[in-house]
Amino acid sequence: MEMVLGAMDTPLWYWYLILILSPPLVLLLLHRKISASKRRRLPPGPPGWPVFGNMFQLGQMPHRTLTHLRDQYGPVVWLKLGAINSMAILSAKTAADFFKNHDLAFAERTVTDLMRVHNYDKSSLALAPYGSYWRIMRRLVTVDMLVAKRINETASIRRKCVDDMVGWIAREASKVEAGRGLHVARYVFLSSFNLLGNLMLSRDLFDPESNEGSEFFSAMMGLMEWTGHANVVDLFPWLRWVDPQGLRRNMERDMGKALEIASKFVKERTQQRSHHKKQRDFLDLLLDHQVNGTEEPINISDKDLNIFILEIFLAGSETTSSSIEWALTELLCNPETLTKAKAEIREVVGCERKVEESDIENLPYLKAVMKETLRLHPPIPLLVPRRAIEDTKFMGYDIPKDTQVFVNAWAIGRDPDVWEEALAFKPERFLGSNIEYKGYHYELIPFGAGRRMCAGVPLAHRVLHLVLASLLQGFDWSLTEDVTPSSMDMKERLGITMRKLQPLFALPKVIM
Ligand code: HEM
Repeated sequence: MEMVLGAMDTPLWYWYLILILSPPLVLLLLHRKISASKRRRLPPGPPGWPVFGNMFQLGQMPHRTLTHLRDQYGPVVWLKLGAINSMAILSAKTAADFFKNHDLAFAERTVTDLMRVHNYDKSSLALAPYGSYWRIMRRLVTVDMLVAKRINETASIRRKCVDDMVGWIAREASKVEAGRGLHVARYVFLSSFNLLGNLMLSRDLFDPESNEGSEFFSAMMGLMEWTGHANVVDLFPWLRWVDPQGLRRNMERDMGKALEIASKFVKERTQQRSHHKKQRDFLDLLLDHQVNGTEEPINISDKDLNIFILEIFLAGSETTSSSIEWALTELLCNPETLTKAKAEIREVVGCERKVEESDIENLPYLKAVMKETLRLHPPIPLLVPRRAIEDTKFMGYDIPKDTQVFVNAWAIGRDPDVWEEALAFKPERFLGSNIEYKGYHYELIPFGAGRRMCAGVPLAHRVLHLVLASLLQGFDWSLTEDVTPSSMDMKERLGITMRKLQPLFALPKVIM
């Protein structure tokens, strides 16, 4: 209202002056912007379309497309995705420079539209700006929840969940037909889901032998489904209100449901805390921090707590099951490696007892199999995109603030400059080598590196090895009649993780 009155008071000559001056002013500003961007030295990259930039060139498998671009443009490639400046890092050498020398400058995340639903991004650890909230939440995970002593205390929980999985598979084994096989990843996923449910909330959240899927499980499956879709709104934010793919609507519904259930779990716990006699779980640690965490000026709200619960499921369940699916696929396609891995378990552990987490360090071949799997099939091939906090000089290029960065762990794992026979599955390459996936060896970064590296590595490390070793110790696996190692379809499908496009169906024969 005030604006309208103000406009009526303004003399007419003023508006003439604005009308005459504005086109040259706009041109001048445009010219300055163009010459500034000309002065800026950007990395090379494929030419793009007006408005759309390179978005149509990336295709369904952006990690593969970007790897091909390396041949033409080198290891750092510049792209425009709609309005978003983007940079891709495609070799181990450039990744080393990025993480060693520029980690802080790129320590923020890009937040996608779906991650803003129910203000998820405001409470998320994985998307938090690099600041005190992130520091506190990260410390809670890496120190309070996953420090070696704490992890050791929860070994029995993982044991139980893996035993459950082996039991489910054993019961199915006799029923599985030679032509169909068993959908391995489904069982691993359910067991990982329950494992996280037990570590966090001391409860199983799914029973695969009951037809009633839990509501929480279904809502979380929805969340994972929608997050895995490429969303056109991220490239053209003005389409947000149209929501052309309906993703936001679906996400609102499923995330709303999951948050509602998570908040019920939390409420139940706060009411029964004095009677809660079991081992203290992640939720107890968070609630303790809510009351006692005074060292920095940040409190964890109930909403933060609920979102934290969702985030741990999102981060830890599909990543684990797709890694195991790829590992078993590679072993079945390379039978000599399967024989070696089984022989090692038989020698070190024997048949009288079950393989334990404490055996992992004595199973070098099994560890090599897991590294080789994660080298060729990193579950999050482009990591979680970083974002430049400020204008930054990187490898002689001028990278503008807010540029999003894809570090292509998939391309790096296949970088022919660092890996001999890069495309072959050869666990032996890791025997006698000191290469680990802990963020110091930039040629193997399935968990990322630097400040924003995966916070769950110590847990993932144990779970991956325990699950794979238990599957190998408990069963003789073979391919279904219609598949041979050479005909196995190794194509990928990119969703929230990079899964096998055709799920692995294999035949288990119980051995103990
Ligand atoms: C095979 C299993 C897993 C893989 C391959 C994996 C991979 C990753 C990757 C690539 C990132 C981004 C790293 C970066 O930006 O440099 C990440 C971040 C993260 N992961 Fe994992 N992850 C796994 C399991 C887990 C588990 C079990 C948990 C939780 C207990 C977890 C919690 C997180 C969190 C909280 C972040 C965000 C860290 C931050 O932004 O500071 N992850 N993960």
